[in-house]
Amino acid sequence: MQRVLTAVQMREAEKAAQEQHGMPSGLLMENAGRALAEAARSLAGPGGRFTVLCGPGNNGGDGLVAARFLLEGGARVVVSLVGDTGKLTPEAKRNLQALEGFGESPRAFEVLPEAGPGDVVVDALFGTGLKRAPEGVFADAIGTVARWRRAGAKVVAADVPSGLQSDTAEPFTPCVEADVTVAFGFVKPAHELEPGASLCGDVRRVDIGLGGESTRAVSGAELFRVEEKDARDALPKRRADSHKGTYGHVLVVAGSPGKTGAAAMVALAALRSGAGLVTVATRAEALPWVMAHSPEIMGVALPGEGPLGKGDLEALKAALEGKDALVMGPGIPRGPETGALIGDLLASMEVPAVLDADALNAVAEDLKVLRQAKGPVLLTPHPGEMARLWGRTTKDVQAHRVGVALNMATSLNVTVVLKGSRTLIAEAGGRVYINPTGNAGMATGGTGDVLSGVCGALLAQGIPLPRAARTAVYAHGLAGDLMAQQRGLMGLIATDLLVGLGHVWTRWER
Ligand SMILES: NC(=O)C1=CN([C@@H]2O[C@H](COP(=O)(O)OP(=O)(O)OC[C@H]3O[C@@H](n4cnc5c(N)ncnc54)[C@H](O)[C@@H]3O)[C@@H](O)[C@H]2O)[C@H](O)CC1
Ligand SMILES: [K+]
Repeated sequence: MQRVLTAVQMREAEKAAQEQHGMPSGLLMENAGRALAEAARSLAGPGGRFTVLCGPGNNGGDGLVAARFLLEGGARVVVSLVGDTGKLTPEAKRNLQALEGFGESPRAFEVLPEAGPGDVVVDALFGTGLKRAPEGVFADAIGTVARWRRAGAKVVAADVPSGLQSDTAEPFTPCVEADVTVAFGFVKPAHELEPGASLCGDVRRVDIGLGGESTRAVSGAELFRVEEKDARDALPKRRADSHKGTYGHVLVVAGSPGKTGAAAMVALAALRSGAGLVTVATRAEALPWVMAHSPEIMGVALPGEGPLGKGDLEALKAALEGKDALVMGPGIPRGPETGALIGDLLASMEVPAVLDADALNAVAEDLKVLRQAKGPVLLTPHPGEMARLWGRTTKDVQAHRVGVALNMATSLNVTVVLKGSRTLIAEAGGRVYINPTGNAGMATGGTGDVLSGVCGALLAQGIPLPRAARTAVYAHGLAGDLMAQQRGLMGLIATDLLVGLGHVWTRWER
């Protein structure tokens, strides 16, 4: 599992590497600079010139080391120290002297030659130590980097594009936009969360000697990136002597007149994700429309009519008999009692429950009902639904995605999937996973219904909740990525994901 570290955690890891493993501090910078030089070299055209812009801290030091390696390799290199060179850190100062030993003295930023096609600009102004918006000569330098990039030069960022806040993935203005970002030791939130991730370009994580050992020393929230191998390895092997009962029975409580498609998409996604059996429970008038979508879908009519309320509890408990997972919410007829009904239902069941869409809006009125749950609970809000659960605006949610998801998960002892670009999976135990798959083509009605069906199917097959959520989110996004190649971002629709999921499972079953 790929860890994602904050700036403080990076410094703790660096300290641990030096104190516990005798890693000389200069060696970390040496390794970082060498990797930076290699990345820069990979982007240069024949005879291209390297312009290395160094800031006053260790990020600048990385740049000075990279410049030396590039010079050693016979490249044309110009270096500029931007800002108050008196403030150079000891490491950076040492590398400045080493560079001058190579006969290359840094030039004033203002007299640097223009960069263009075939050239490479190395952005080593700021890394994880950026504290405020770049101003003055730093802002000018960032503006010049943007101009050179528009003129055709490639930009390689050391550790983090300068101007981008490493921990929050929020850019100041101005901020470098890079073609490649070399992440030293560990990826940071800026590499994995939007809008930072898009400003980084291709993120290349490199080891610089901080080894896994030293991360034991780091404290704070545990942030990780979901890797394909981890997602895939959670899937149960299909034994020859298995039968449909082996793979669980999902109960889908979804749909209402005019929203029967939502229930069908949940059910079909569950079937397409390996569930042995799927039953949809919905009002009698909606049921035939749901079942008509596919002969594999079984149905139970919920007596009565109108919004789901306490009067539906007994029928739902009966429908839950013999089931291995519940998915509730997409398209349900919601009313004032629906939240309380969900609480009572959760209190009466042990199997895992996925709450999505209008089930989330129902419990948003009184989150305490979730505390009655006896079994594991997974919430799958999009930012708007999270805003209602949290009682703040969607903008607030998007500005604090990791914190909001983590707080909701730990305070309610549930797993939270906060959808959106780079969906987050937050666990009650304090770990947050960032999902790298998925694309803007999935911003279309029903994709959330499909995700909740995939979650329900994996849970019904006995995969423990946090892992099932990570695998479902990763597979759902990968299905979208594979299908966007055929349908286009514009043309992709939710039911395409049902086809895409087949491509994912065949890829993972190999
Ligand atoms: N931690 C590690 O394992 C390694 C880190 N390396 C590199 O070091 C940087 C972090 O270096 P640091 O000295 O902490 O800060 P920066 O170089 O990122 O920032 C420069 C310096 O500038 C000051 N500053 C911050 N904001 C502004 C601003 N807006 N205007 C002017 N000055 C500002 C502040 O004082 C900073 O200290 C990390 O990213 C890696 O690239 C090692 O080289 C490898 C191991
Ligand atoms: K940088």
